[in-house]
Amino acid sequence: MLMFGRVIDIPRLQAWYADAELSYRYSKMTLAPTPWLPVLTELRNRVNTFCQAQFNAVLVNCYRDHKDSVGWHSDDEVELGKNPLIASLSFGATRDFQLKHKNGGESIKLSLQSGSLLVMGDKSQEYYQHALPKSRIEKSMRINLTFREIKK
Ligand SMILES: O=C(O)CCC(=O)C(=O)O
Ligand SMILES: [Fe+2]
Repeated sequence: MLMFGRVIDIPRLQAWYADAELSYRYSKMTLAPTPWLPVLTELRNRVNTFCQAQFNAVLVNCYRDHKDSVGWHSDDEVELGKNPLIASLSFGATRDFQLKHKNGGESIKLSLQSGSLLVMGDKSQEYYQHALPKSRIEKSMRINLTFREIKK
């Protein structure tokens, strides 16, 4: 990613799978879509049914160990539209997920276990930020899939 004019490594691995021609732009990066893998299509279909959604893309994050993380942010990119629905599936190591209101106050912590589905909707991106901090305890790999709908 580009930070203060420098190209630096993000503290995790990332891949973007989406229907053809749906790129994703954030933090001045453009992720070109990788064609769907059968297992991701299967998960997408199940999550679409469960959430009554039309997810057409998934951002895959791989946290290699406890030192990998994602900083405070909202998933509020314009291509997601207003009040986006985001469904987050976790696999592997249990990690803490944090949520806080943009106006301040305490953050809350959710322990995301393997196989769990976290759904963020309504104004959760407009009013809140979330993060996955580094862990002080050693952790094995965690893979997180955030299903999104890119509006055309
Ligand atoms: O790994 C997680 O649980 C969160 C990932 C996330 O916030 C994102 O990809 O936008
Ligand atoms: Fe996010």
